[in-house]
Amino acid sequence: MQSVSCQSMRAIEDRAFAVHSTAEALMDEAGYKIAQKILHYYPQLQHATAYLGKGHNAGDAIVVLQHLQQAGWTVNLQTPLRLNDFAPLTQKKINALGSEYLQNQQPPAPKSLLIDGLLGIGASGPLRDPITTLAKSINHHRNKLDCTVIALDIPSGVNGDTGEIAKNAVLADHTITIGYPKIGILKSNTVQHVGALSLVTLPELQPQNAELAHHPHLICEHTLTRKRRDFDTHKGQTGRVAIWAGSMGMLGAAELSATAALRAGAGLVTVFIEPSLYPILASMLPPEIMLRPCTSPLKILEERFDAIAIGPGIGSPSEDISNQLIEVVRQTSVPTVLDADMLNLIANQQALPELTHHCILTPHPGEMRRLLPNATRLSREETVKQFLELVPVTLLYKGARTLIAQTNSPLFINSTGSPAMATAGQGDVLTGLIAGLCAQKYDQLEASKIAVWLAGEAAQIALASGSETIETLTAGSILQHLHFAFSQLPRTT
Ligand SMILES: NC(=O)C1=CN([C@@H]2O[C@H](COP(=O)(O)OP(=O)(O)OC[C@H]3O[C@@H](n4cnc5c(N)ncnc54)[C@H](OP(=O)(O)O)[C@@H]3O)[C@@H](O)[C@H]2O)[C@@H](O)CC1
Ligand SMILES: Nc1ncnc2c1ncn2[C@@H]1O[C@H](COP(=O)(O)OP(=O)(O)O)[C@@H](O)[C@H]1O
Repeated sequence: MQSVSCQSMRAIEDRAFAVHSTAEALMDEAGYKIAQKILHYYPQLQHATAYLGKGHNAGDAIVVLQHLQQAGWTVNLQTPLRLNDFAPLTQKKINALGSEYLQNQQPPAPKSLLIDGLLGIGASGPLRDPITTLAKSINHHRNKLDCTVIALDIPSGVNGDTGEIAKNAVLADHTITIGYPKIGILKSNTVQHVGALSLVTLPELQPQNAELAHHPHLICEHTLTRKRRDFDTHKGQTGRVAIWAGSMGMLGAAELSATAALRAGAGLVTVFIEPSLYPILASMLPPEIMLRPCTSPLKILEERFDAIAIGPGIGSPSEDISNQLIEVVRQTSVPTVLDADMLNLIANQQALPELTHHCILTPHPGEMRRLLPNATRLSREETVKQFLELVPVTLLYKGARTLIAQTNSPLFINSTGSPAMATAGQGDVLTGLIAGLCAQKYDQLEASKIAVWLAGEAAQIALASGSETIETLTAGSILQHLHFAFSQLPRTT
């Protein structure tokens, strides 16, 4: 979904008011949809405290509380403002909830949900009291009481246009933005304050092209679709994936990437492995995956594959194998995901300029520095731009907010994920997912967007369901929760 400036958001909102909508109708719709997101991601929290500023951002927070209350949660307010201090519509919403909540404010409960309803797109300048005190209180309770913070629209203190961060800005675990993502909260410097990102769409809000031009896009469930399968589909049509992965001590990477390709829906997945490692890997792999003992990566070129993945856990191959791997990339024209040590190999052999459109590169920042030493001096967004000026590939620049682009495409920024994913093997899973989707004829950009969104959503769902915590989540748990993530995506009509 394309991002907009706060000024454009206002213009879009004003046009909706001029035609058919009211601020109250939009607030009611936004509040309902935000509550559904909270119930989806944080069903176990059961207690919510909304921190209120004077504007409509606070009105949204009250509507959210009403829905959470209806779902059986206990709700609570924190604000020094009196009823008359609030915008008229926000007063109306407070009255609907019950103005006694203003008089009877309780400290938040441990491990509960804190809702930042302090400032939205009406914010200007550095934080002023009473907002500063309330923002400090949110951050304090997040730390001391292990609370989860949800920011509505924009974390208070983050500039919605520039991403500039004011002193005492709210540190949100998750920001639920309304209508369209605001440019400022997609900037990479804001990730610590924004956390995971969700969008609630309001169909009444219709931007004009000029309001959307040249801004990054948020990758979210509203813009992704998965393919419908004909009833008589057979496995030859759902795609064949070849994987060159794993080495002594790192065979798990082969297992994870191959399983991910299979679980992404690929019909046939074949792992090519050096013969000495065959017996060990054979005992690890799920039975559905084919394993081919093989001394030469060039063998991959002798069969028909719809997608290739090279790199997870390959370590430092011999010079001969390295040369052959580069040769496979040169000679094939099917989508080819290059990850991990394959990226280091490309950097060492200075093979980057030879890569073309069929290549999908998935560096994390360490790998990016080896490919593009200049990256250390650039922002993440500038790094992607400069990289794609050098090579016409599909690039996924991994991180807490993964960036995806091709030459001349907009910049796509992923919305899902969790710090729980800062653990080994997540990249291997991502590589397999991309290859599995490419094999099913998703185009490379689309496959990359879906894969990165699915992995992050699966992590969030694993945490929401209580079956994992930040500490226990593994790359394997992503695969176990993948079906929940897939089911969020609509099918193409
Ligand atoms: N767009 C949409 O379609 C929809 C929008 N909706 C929602 O409305 C929100 C926008 O609401 P809004 O216009 O009332 O502004 P909002 O940010 O709540 O408050 C601004 C007030 O705060 C104050 N203030 C400003 N800066 C400050 C600072 N640094 N430090 C301290 N105080 C500061 C300033 O008052 P002042 O102090 O100047 O008197 C100002 O009047 C939007 O983000 C979304 O949540 C949804 O309901 C439905 C659809
Ligand atoms: N804090 C985070 N928030 C969201 N996603 C994350 C976070 N940390 C890591 N990830 C995701 O996890 C994956 C890690 O990949 P990588 O570093 O290659 O792992 P590995 O090499 O161990 O397989 C990437 O897709 C990255 O975007």
